Amino acid sequence: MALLPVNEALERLLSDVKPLPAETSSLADAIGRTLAHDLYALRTQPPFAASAMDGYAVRAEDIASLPAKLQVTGESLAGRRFEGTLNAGQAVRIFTGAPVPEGADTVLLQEDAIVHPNGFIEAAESTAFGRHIRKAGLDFVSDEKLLEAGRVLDGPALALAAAANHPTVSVVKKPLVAILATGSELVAPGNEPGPDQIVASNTFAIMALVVEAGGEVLDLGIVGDDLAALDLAIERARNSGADVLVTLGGASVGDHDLVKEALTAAGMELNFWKIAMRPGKPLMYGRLAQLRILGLPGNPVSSVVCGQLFLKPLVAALCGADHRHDFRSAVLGAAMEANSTRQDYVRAVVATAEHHGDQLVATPFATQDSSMLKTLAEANALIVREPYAPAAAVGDPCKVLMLR
Ligand SMILES: Nc1nc2c(c(=O)[nH]1)N[C@H]1C(S)=C(S)[C@@H](COP(=O)(O)OP(=O)(O)OC[C@H]3O[C@@H](n4cnc5c(N)ncnc54)[C@H](O)[C@@H]3O)O[C@H]1N2
Ligand code: MOO
Repeated sequence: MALLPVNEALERLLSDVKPLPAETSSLADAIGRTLAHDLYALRTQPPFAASAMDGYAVRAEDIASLPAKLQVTGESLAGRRFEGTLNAGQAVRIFTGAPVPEGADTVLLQEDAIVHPNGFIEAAESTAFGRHIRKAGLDFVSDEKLLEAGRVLDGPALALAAAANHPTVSVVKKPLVAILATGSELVAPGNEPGPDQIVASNTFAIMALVVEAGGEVLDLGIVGDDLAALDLAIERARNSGADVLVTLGGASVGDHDLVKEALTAAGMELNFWKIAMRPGKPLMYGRLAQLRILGLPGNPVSSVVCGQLFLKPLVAALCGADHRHDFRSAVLGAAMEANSTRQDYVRAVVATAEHHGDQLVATPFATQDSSMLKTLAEANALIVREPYAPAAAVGDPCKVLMLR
């Protein structure tokens, strides 16, 4: 059976994904989440003409010719305005953020005022009409659209929502991703593995990818290579309210690779299985009613690379966001052999070349076995090699996918 090209697999995976429904969230809990509806201002900001400096509210014409002496008739503070009106020849002491009194049109900087006894100041500088005053509505006005649906709520967006007097925002529900590790050889970290066992690691890398993409994790633990146990775990995933089930391992063709069989028996509609990618060939995607199922290969690096390429965009799309892989151009720091039929993702360290400006140099690790987590943790990028790419020499251009 011909293997599905990576881009086609990604297209199929994302073709029918719509953002999950909206829910209300406090601002504090909305960090990093996606805005579900356009957000409009509930007020005007600033709501009054406000001083941008500490100084004196004046009439520009009163200090147009120097010397100019003005009588200080009161004070306007941020939070407590001067209630009166400023008349010709008068000044009001004013502080940053305070409302500008009626009758004043300019703020004279404190540094440009000489304080005399008996409540007078003298302007040491003339000041242009309107200087150091923020007009009402300078930032935004009531009912103005401030943020578009789909915006990922970062700090500035949340501060803007707060300034517009929204205590809560309407955000896309966080996708819940259930993660099920499979394999009788696996024990959870901290346990004593039997002589033929290893410690399960993939779950944690996949959890991180889910969280980075805006999802929530439900850890379904580890089940052995046993159909009855798998059936039970799949049932738990279905009843959990998860939007996505990620299975780890058991995706290949061995006698004990039972994940596809168990999912098929449960009614999964298979979309694709096996793609032209290294590592990650046995990737599987299907649906069990509303539950999307991504079957990741067991080899740790295959799991993570598939998670990076497929799970992150899926979770982001369910959040209503667009995950953009960080592809960059680089040159090779070591020669590479010709590639075979599968698109290759090669662990590498990408660094800026000394003496070559911003040029990135990507140096692949010599050994690329898909079980090797240490090189994955050391890598900051994957060199992407097209199927049948010819051998390449040091300095040849290459494409890299940045991981961090
Ligand atoms: N005859 C063939 N054999 C294999 C093929 C093939 O096409 N024909 N494909 C190979 C490729 S490529 C991959 S990738 C692996 C994937 O196999 P599975 O998804 O079935 O993975 P497992 O057999 O369950 O495990 C593979 C390997 O990874 C370890 N593992 C599994 N889960 C975890 C975990 N949660 N944490 C850490 N390590 C895990 C497991 O112990 C195995 O060592 O199949 C090839 N075989
Ligand atoms: O594709 Mo497997 O993921 O080569 O190790």
